[in-house]
Amino acid sequence: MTILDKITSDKIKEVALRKSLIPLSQLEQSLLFGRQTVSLATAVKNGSGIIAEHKRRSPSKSVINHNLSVEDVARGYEKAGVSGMSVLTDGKYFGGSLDDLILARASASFPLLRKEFIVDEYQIIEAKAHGADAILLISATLSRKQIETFSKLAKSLNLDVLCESHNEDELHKSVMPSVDLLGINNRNLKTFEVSLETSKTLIKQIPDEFIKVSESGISSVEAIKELRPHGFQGFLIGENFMKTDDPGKSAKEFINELK
Ligand SMILES: O=C(O)c1ccccc1NCC(=O)[C@H](O)[C@H](O)COP(=O)(O)O
Repeated sequence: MTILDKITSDKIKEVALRKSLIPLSQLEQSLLFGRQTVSLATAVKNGSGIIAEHKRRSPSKSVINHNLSVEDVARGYEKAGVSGMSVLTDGKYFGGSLDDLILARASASFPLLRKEFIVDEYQIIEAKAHGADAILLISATLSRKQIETFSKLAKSLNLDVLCESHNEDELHKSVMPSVDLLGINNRNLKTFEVSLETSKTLIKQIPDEFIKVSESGISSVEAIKELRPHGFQGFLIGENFMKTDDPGKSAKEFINELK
């Protein structure tokens, strides 16, 4: 069993428990559920393109940074001029929570991506009810039918959809009109190996109409300068900012160097 299989099977059990504790009707009555969302796709297209992540730890890195307040990180990222923030909400493997999403929402008005292992429509309603503007779908763990159902539900709630792939089969499964941004994950989620070559190779298969995002293992401005000519407009960056004492300041310096 790969780590991704393990995360997915744990997530299915976790979501069943959450569903039994908080009914959908309660989520749909939350104040944030009625909030007008802002488009991550538009922000990426028109801005710096950087989607900066809040990430305390991960299966490939047991400790990144546990000493920061998510509110400070959100405020810092917004001030730095990033196009949006990715908030990891998985607890068991990443040390995140839905509270992080609410706190980020309360601290900033830029687009927020709920970074989660989505296995059920319930999590999309949760995303909206906790202040997200966009959701992530991981093609490796979903069928084409699930990607279609989940992305159509998200669009009906005015949430943008970023669907990520790591190989050709996953990418072909993700190409559909209800997806806004297509992400190429440079990290193999089975082996944790990282290579920007994955982005450069797979982008050739992405139709023009999609916003293209390169994800993971981006640790320098040079990497962005290398990826942009291939057609990437979005860059999802976690550890490179989060490993510092002040992720907002690091993001600001990074964006200034890009100009
Ligand atoms: O980061 C991991 O180790 C990981 C392991 C298993 C599933 C997902 C994982 N990461 C999620 C992500 O997509 C990254 O956090 C994101 O792309 C940022 O990556 P990085 O800039 O390398 O922190």
